Amino acid sequence: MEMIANYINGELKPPHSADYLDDVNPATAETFAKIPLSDEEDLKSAIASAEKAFPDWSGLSAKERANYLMKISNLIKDNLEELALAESIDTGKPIQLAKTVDIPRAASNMEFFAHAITQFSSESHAGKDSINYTLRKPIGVVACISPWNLPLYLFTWKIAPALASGNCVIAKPSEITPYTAYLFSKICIEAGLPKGVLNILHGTGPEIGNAIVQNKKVKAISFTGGTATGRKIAEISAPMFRKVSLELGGKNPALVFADCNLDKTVEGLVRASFTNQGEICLCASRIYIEESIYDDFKTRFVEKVKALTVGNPSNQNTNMGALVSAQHLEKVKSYIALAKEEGGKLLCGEEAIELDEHTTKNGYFLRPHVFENLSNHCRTNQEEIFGPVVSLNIFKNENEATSLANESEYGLASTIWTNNLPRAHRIGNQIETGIVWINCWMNRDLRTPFGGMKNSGLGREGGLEALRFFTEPKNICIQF
Ligand SMILES: NC(=O)c1ccc[n+]([C@@H]2O[C@H](COP(=O)([O-])OP(=O)(O)OC[C@H]3O[C@@H](n4cnc5c(N)ncnc54)[C@H](O)[C@@H]3O)[C@@H](O)[C@H]2O)c1
Ligand SMILES: O=C/C=C/C=C(\O)C(=O)O
Repeated sequence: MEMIANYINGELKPPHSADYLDDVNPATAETFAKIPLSDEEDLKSAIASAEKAFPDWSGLSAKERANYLMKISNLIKDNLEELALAESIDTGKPIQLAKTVDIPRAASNMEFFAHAITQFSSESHAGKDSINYTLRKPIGVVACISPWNLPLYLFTWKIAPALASGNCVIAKPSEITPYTAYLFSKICIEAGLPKGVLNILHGTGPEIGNAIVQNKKVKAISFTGGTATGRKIAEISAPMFRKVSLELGGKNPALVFADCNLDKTVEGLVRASFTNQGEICLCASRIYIEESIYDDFKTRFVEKVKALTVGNPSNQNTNMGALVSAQHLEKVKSYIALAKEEGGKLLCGEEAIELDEHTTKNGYFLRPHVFENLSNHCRTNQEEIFGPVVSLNIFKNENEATSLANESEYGLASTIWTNNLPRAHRIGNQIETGIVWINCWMNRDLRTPFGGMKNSGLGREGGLEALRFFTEPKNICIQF
């Protein structure tokens, strides 16, 4: 059995506690690796090594740091097959998805910020008797904490800008899916990343995650995960006046107008609802459809959803694999029961799942569920489920559609499906989400600001926003 190791001061190390947690394959419910349960002692070593590495790392030129990131990016590409297989085994996601989305995006994250840092500039302000210019200095030791749904994708999305801008990093992947972060630490060693620049600590949120957040030597935290965890991190960080970037949950509305291209919309929304088993913070979960096309949309949507293949993640044709854990499966199932109690009518979801010799009946599989007839205020339509469950809802006109979409404590992403361009712009302007996709979903340009409003988070990642987050501006004024 593979024993995952921490990555501290450039070396792979067992945890100080010598305790481990099981790493489980969701398609079989079998343990395939052991996860270190790190503690304060591991954190102390990691912080000491990061502090020691900081003067040299921040003293390199942007180009020199970029070269390391490029080496890492290339090694991710060279190891695509191994990384994709590991990601699929750890998360239950289809291997095809890991091969075409997760791992290529991890390589792109490293490459993007390698380029971005060489193009990063700061402002100058010329006045009548003076000129001001702004320096952007790295902050020091910073932390990156990421979730289980897109493990290497979201881990590198934070680490890349933090390192590119000259910080040294303590990174913690999710204890539910730590394996590709472990492979990533081996890649960093192979790339010759100077020791201490990046330290990866494995373990649970309440233990090592909380220890990282409590530590005053950690000067900034970039976090992606649940809203409740984000709130805790904000509460602990506020008295320290520490910078935090929080990418949290979503309950993302999709607005379907009668003037949309129905074929493309149905196809797009099946993808938006059920990619990665619906375990993406950006997945559509509340679909609002204009009354006149409701029946037509429903028939076509349900037909396509029923045709999705659920099962063995290593089969090339699988559309949906297993949910990430037994606990998460139970949570999603409890929402399905709740939807029924709240008056929801189930349109599909209870068909049999065909398993083969690579999966077992113990695997955490669930077919995609589609409900209708739920009120906008019920818990099913308000709380984040983070699984393969969507609701179909009716609206009568544009104003009602926007109001229904905005009646939510979340504000991450929305999609609008229409061929009426002025309407698309109008709603895009009014809808309360940080990201609006029109006639598409998850079309990502890494230069754009990425993040949510309301309880979906604080701050933005992506492009220059991430480089600004990981640097401290200092203004220098010179009088003529
Ligand atoms: N907005 C986004 O970009 C985005 C992206 C992916 C996932 N998410 C959200 O993440 C959630 C699912 O992920 P999850 O269940 O892994 O979330 P989570 O909040 O339980 O865990 C996220 C990370 O935080 C750590 N953690 C947990 N408790 C902690 C604590 N007290 N102190 C410090 N660290 C702690 C975990 O170990 C993990 O590494 C969903 O709500 C989803 O919407 C948001
Ligand atoms: O589950 C959350 C997905 C987050 C996606 C990104 O952060 C991204 O595409 O940059």
